[in-house]
Amino acid sequence: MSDKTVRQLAEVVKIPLERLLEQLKEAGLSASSPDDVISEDEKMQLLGHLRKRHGKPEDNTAGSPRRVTLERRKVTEIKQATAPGNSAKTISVEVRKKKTFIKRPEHKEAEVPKVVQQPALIETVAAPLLPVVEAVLPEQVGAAGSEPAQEAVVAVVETLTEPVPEPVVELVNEPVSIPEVETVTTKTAQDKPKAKPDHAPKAKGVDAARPVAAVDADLIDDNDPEDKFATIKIKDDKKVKQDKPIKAKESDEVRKKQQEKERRLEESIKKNAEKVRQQAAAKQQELYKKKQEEGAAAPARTSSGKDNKKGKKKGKQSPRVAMPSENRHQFEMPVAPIVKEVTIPEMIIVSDLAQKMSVKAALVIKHLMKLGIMATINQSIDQETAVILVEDMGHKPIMQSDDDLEQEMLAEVLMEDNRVELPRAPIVTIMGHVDHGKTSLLDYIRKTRVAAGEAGGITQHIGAYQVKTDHGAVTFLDTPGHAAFTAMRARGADVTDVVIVVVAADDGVMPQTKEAVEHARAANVPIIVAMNKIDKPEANPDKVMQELSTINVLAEEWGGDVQFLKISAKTGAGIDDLIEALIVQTEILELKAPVEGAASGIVIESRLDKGRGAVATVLIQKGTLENGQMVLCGHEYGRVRAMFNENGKAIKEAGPSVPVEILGLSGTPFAGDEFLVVQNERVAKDLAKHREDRKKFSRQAAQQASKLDEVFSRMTAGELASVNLVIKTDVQGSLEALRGSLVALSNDEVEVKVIFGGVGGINEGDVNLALASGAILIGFNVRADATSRRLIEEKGVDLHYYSVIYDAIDEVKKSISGMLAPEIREHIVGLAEVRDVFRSPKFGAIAGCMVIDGFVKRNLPIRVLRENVVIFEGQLESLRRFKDDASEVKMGMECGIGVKNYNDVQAGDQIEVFERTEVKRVL
Ligand SMILES: Nc1nc2c(ncn2[C@@H]2O[C@H](COP(=O)(O)OP(=O)(O)OP(=O)(O)O)[C@@H](O)[C@H]2O)c(=O)[nH]1
Repeated sequence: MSDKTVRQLAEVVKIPLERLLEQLKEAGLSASSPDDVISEDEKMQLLGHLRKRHGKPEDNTAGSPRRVTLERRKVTEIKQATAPGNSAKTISVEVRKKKTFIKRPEHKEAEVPKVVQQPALIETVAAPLLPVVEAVLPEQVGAAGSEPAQEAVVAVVETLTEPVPEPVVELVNEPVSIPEVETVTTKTAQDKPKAKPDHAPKAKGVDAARPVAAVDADLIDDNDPEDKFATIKIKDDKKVKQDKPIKAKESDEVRKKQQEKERRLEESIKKNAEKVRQQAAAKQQELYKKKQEEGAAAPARTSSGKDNKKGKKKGKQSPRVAMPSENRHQFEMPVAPIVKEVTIPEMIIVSDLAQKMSVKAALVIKHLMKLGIMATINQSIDQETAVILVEDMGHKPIMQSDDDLEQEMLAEVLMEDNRVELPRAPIVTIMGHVDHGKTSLLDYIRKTRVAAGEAGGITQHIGAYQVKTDHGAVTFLDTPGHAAFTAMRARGADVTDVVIVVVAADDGVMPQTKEAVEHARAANVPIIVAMNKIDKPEANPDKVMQELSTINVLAEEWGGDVQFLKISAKTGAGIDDLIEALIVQTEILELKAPVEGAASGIVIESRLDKGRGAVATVLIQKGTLENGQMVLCGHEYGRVRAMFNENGKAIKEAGPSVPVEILGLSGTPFAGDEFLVVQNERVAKDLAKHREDRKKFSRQAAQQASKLDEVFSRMTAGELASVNLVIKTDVQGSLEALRGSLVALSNDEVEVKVIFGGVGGINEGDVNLALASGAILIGFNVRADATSRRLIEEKGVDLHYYSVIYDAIDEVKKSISGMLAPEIREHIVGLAEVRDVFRSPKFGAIAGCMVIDGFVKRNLPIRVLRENVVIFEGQLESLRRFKDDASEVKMGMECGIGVKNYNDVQAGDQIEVFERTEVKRVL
């Protein structure tokens, strides 16, 4: 190799001239300018220095033999059909081969003098090492002294080769020359042309111009760190086959031996596979025999599913056991109809129903037509129809209510609730007549308790707030009036623990005061009466107590169980006592809730905020809600993006009885909707959709639910035992009259209940109450206001207006009469005497009769009497006059009677024909 200048060398090794100069300087060489010539000795010195710097001995001429290990793993699959009807078995056969080639140093290549080889390596293969290593790992190389460079290189190579899935063939190369050369060659496969021909054998096992990703370098010899660079795994056995040059280097003898070994191995694989196959076939045969023996008593089934009537013919046929050896999957036609259990939700689409029964939709449509229902494939049918249809088609229907379905879905996200319960704050609603001071009371409490505690907070009306007292916290629902209360109840959300009924002491009990009491009672919630405006001189608390006693709200001091407190929302007098009374009431109620675990509760209100999207105020009832959790609110869901308390302060978590405003829902849920934290987003999504769909159906159903004319059908379905009424009248007198007359219509079977009776127009509260209790609204000389009219229309509440009391009574009476189970009366229409009995193989027993009374009608029920004792009740199968079918045979005529499902008719028996009629009952 000729000497080169520094510049030339820098070009060859492809590193910046400055860097090479620096390295030369570090190596203590004299060359300091680009044009200085570097001798071979100097190059060696530089290499020695670099090796030293990378933590390797300068001399690396170990003459260890070169070892090439080929490992091959072959996985083959044998498909084996098992007994008829069973699915095929797959047997995996894995064969592992390992070959090691040892290349002794006596080979020419190994004998190449070190002195000659090394400079060549610097120029050809080692050269690319430097820029690559230094470029890829500047820090490691930069801090050369501290970190062993080879580790870094291994790291690089490992990173580069990560995508390789699984080692198939491993080639271990321990070259005589500098090991890292080969590692680098692996990385810089593109540089291959630069490799000198005399290094080709070494390089081939390694670079073979294959993409870096297909090569995996790994440490295999833990004892020698240098080998980290020399260890390369090659992933593709095919490619290894191409790498024949390596083998070409092997002695012919070794190669032959290897080939022989390979051949033997291949043979043994084949043999093994064959053996496994034979074993499987034998096992299968055995199984089949066993089955045949078992089924010997029962009629054997043929492949066509028919009974083995053609047994003789079959005798000639080869046994079926021969078939499985062909690895064919057998299809067996069912010999009996398959009865499926078909779950039917409240509404089901025709195509879904067909799918559940594994039949074509056209068949379902056909059956529906037979039932007189014209439906399309995408049309949904109700549960009742579906049940009839499923039975008709020979399957077993299982009715599933939407609640069941929802519970099933919820079960996935809900766990058994056996959490420890701790006392919680009571939830209070304030109700009362207009202008009696509800808002003033709420505001006063809020101002004095909340604002004082949270100085600087911006008070927000989020629908509820919590106040701290010396005896614990109290949560107030900040939606005064019974409208919100009943709206929530209408959704089945009884959140309130205590109701404060505000009565202005200067005004006394007013219609809405009574309403408030009725609502609280309907919800079974304890009442505390706050006699407000006590600061006014005309205040008369005694009058309030007295008036309330008339509607059964008795003060404790009067022997009742209701706490009465005198307060002034203006001056604040008595408000502390009121809160204390609340605490006392709470203690009686022993309110508890689990604090730990997933939160659940009720939506108080929701709105769509321009900037923040859907905002919902939820009241936590159980557990603790945390930011970032996935929640399901009615038919909406989402991850809680942020939470705020009533002061607009962002909070991270909220426990039981705490109202909190949450952001992040997909839409605005309804007040009264239940909310819960779900871990599973998919279930949340599915449930939200299911509820949305259900809402559509229930809207239609609700329109039916409380209709006066629906009452009867609901009664017969066993759903109803009472008729609930909400009555509003123009004057108190007519209210009492109506209430009295309507309640008096109750009887043993039906109870008429007046849920609420009041004076004045029908308002939203009345509609909500009617909705919540499934009541019928009656307006006597009063009308519904605009808001309630909208609600009535939307919810389909049954509203009736009357102006004559008797009309109202009559209509309710009629409806209740309809609810009374009709009376069934029987009437004997004819009697025939059996004179003789003929038996025919086609028709069974035919009784030759003489009609001795009335007439015999073909489709009427009959009884067979023997000596005036009923021995059979059923229907006629046939009625004939001579040879013709007859629909009716009159007295004095002879006829032939066939009794359905009864063949034991004897001469002398009588056949009684009767008729059943339903007689409506009236009150
Ligand atoms: N003197 C006196 N006036 C009061 C008191 N409480 C409320 N008021 C006054 O009564 C009026 C009605 O009070 P609100 O708090 O608006 O009554 P409300 O029951 O919320 O009325 P609606 O919201 O219309 O149902 C207001 O003018 C209050 O200032 C009180 O304790 N003393």
